[in-house]
Amino acid sequence: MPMSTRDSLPLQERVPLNNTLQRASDLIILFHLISLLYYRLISLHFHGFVWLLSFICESWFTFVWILYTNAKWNPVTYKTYPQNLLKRLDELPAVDIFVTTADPKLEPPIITVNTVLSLLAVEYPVEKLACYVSDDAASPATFYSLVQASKFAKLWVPFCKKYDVRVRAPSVYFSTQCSPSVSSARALSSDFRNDWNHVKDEYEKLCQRIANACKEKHDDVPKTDEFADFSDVERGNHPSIVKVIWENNKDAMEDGFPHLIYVPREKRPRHSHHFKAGAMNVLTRVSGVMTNAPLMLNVDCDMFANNPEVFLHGMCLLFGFSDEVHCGYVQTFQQFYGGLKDDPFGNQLVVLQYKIGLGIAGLQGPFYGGTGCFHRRKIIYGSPPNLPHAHRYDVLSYKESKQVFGDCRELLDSAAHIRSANMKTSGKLIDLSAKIEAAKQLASCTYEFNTSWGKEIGWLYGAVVEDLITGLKIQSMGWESKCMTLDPAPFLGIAPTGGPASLTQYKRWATGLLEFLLGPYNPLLATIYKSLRFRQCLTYLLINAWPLRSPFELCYTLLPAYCFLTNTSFLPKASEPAIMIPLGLMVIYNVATLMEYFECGLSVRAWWNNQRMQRIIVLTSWLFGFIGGVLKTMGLSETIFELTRKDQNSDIDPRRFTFDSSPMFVPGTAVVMVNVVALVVGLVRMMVNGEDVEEGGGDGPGLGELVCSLWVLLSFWPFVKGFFGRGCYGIPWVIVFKAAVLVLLFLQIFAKCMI
Ligand SMILES: O=c1ccn([C@@H]2O[C@H](COP(=O)(O)OP(=O)(O)O[C@H]3O[C@H](CO)[C@@H](O)[C@H](O)[C@H]3O)[C@@H](O)[C@H]2O)c(=O)[nH]1
Ligand SMILES: [Mn+2]
Repeated sequence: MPMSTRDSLPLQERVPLNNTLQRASDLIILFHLISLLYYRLISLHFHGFVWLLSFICESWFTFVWILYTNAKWNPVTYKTYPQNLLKRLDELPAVDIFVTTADPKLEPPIITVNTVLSLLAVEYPVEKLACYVSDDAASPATFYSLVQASKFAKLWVPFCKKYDVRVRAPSVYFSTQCSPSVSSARALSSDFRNDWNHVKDEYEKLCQRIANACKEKHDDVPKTDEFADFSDVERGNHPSIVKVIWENNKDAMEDGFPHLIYVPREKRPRHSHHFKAGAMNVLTRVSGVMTNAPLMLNVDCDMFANNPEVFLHGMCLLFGFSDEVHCGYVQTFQQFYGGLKDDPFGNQLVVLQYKIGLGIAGLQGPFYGGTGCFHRRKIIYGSPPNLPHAHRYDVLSYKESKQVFGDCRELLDSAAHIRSANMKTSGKLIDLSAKIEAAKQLASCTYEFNTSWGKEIGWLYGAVVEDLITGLKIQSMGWESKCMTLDPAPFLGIAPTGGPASLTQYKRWATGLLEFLLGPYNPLLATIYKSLRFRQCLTYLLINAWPLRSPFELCYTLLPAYCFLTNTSFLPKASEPAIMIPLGLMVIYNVATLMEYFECGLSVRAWWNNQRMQRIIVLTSWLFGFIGGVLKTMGLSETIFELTRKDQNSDIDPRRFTFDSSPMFVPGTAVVMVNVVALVVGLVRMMVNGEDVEEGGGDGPGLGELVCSLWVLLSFWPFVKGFFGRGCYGIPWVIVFKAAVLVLLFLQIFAKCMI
């Protein structure tokens, strides 16, 4: 890329973050963990099985802590200087934008429409952008909404650019911006006021039309030609449809905005469609024959562009380094719009991304997170960086490349162009409509047969975390990646609320992570046989370890209760000096994590919510993800991609934890019941024997066990409340029943030792 060499103005600057305190506290915690293990080892023969069990669990926690410490050790951020890029606007490469949506019920079209509008209005030469929307539901309502949105874009895009609107998703803009007649200096201009009112009116009409279309049933699709393609669409069984909703031709350039293309791929009941990864591969191919931009940006349907300069910042990172190997892709954090205060469901990931995300950014670079990421098309086509031992796809013969990319002449030509490392798209005006037939063929479900799509090239299949394995594959080739953090945030999405939706999302991730670990994309193998760096490998293992944590944590959560039931202990007595180890660990760990929340400007409440949700998630989502992943690996079940709900049911208080009859809630319910029973047994024993808790009859439970048991109950407080809640706020009786059976079983097994 000539940009970085011709002009010496820097595009980016690396800023290492000072984290001496963080390192110190991480090491102190590690020291305590190791002391605890040592203490267990030397006193193992005085105690029995319980200590061995504790030792095993604590060894796992220590291992995970080492992985965390590694990940947090070298945090960096990058400053970007888009103003230095503006002088070279004509040299900027083209970018194809991909938006995926899959279900008009769970992902209401108005959300997708806002995302698309925000992207059409970004600050970037319009003739260099094209926006492709994949619709896995092939929903006429979504199509209709996009057509209407493209009409509205003719007003919206010029409006944003004329008045330098900062948030270009209209729903957010109009809901946060007061009417100009009462605020802002610009309000003085009557032009602005008139335009504002007009655009707002039109936006409201657009919302109304979309809301009406979503209410109608499938067979009420307008009978115009535009919708003829939808006449024989059955959910999950239909041919591919490719529609150019808006073609940006040069004449209309003044008020122009990027091409908009709608792509529901072919679906047949008996063909595996590989969920989002499959959709991304179709978009890659379809855009390959239509606009073939050397760069691609992909976002989920709810992730609107919140910073109009986001593309320019992205380019600064992609082209700001001496060698492109340093920036294979640019990933942004997943940040959320209108997130609930204090993160009651522990899914806003603020501290996780700030601490772990920036830490990983200081190693080989951030994981690919599935949304808000700029990719180089040639890497998606399998090109390695210019490293000596790399396998080269750009020297493939025609026959070979047909085996890799499939049998479509247009695609092969376009891929050859990309792999020749050419950043320039041919200046010719493209006639998109002429490519529709080829595009439909590329979106058919048989196209990938006997090709390398999903295996060697494109988004990879085989785990419901297609993003992570695709990123791992890229980094295994030796590419680095860069993390883009901006203020205001580059993209904002919707975090799920309520118990079931939040836990389902974590369950899918956990299943995917286990499939990932046990599948061919194991990070250890990638380090041994490929170019994934060792410390980067440890960071992948860190998240791979999420689902594996659940059996250990389940066991550890039951230990205090077990001790009360069987009159034993798993911690040193309060009178022994060794109590300082677990006590110190607990205090320092909690203070240190609390400090991390303060550092990110969050409250004590947010900290506690995340602590408690972590405990809940491990014993619900991760446990089921773990089981699902194991079954899938043994070939006993198929995993599916359960979509995250993006609209909110307005009848429900979004802050309160809700339940449904999913078996995921059983273990949490059982844990609460066991702990309550255990505490009662402990209390009764104390009263009968007239003992002090501490003396507890020799080896009996003491203060440590009591604190742990109460801590578990506090962590599972939403479940405790769920016993008394009504409707969706209460635990359904089937769940209580199943949990009770488990508790009885647990008691039965240990009944012998109880008295
Ligand atoms: O068959 C499918 C399933 C999903 N999607 C799209 O995939 C995106 C992500 O789905 P969502 O339900 O929002 O999942 P999240 O848990 O929020 O997604 C995170 O985790 C996923 C991997 O589990 C990544 O793919 C996502 O990019 C990342 O945001 C959405 O745009 C969907 O429309 C499809 O296009 N086809
Ligand atoms: Mn999402």
